[in-house]
Amino acid sequence: MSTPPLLYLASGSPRRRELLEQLGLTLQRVAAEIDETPLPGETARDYALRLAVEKAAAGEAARVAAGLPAAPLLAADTTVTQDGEIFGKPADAPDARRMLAAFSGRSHRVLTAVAVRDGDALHTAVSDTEVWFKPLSAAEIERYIESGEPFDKAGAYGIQGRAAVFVERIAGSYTGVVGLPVFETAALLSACGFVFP
Ligand SMILES: Cc1cn([C@H]2C[C@H](O)[C@@H](COP(=O)(O)OP(=O)(O)OP(=O)(O)O)O2)c(=O)[nH]c1=O
Repeated sequence: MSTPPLLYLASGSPRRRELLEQLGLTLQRVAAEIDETPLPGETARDYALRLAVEKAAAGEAARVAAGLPAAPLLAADTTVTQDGEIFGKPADAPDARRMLAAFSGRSHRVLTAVAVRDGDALHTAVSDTEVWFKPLSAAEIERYIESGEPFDKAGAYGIQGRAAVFVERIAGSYTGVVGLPVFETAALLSACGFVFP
């Protein structure tokens, strides 16, 4: 059997790693620390795409600085939006409470932008998923916050965890909500010569 192709992963997200490993890829993590402050007037879509591209550029710089051999590199960003507002990761419990209350009984959108660098080429995609939450009681929100799940996640919840019971339905990409849309990602990587399945 030939060695699986290498992909640099400019991400510290365990969800992204798992979803890529599911595709059979061999991953090597590179650092990608960037400033995640939204620009004035920036839409959620533009914000997510800009951050994915900036993470990919930071990851590429880290690869070069570490003297690692060239290979395709992937970065992503997940952003939640409702009524024009951008919801990132909650700063604290009151922030998580505010986000979950905003989502209660209605829908919001989860945008995940993916950027793949392959030499001088940059390939990008954005998955856009609408998520409908059931009405949440104050007690449900408090119990969920106490679980600790909200704090490393955009929009203060993880659909793949206990917040699954909040979700009536989605329209779009489940893996996009989790943090990496597998269908769109496979298409981007296919353009770099990866073969699936
Ligand atoms: C909405 C939602 C988000 N998330 C997560 C996915 C992302 O990891 C996180 C959004 O933060 P991001 O800034 O997109 O990513 P990250 O900081 O976790 O990782 P990195 O920048 O190093 O790639 O929220 C879930 O796990 N489940 C969900 O249902």
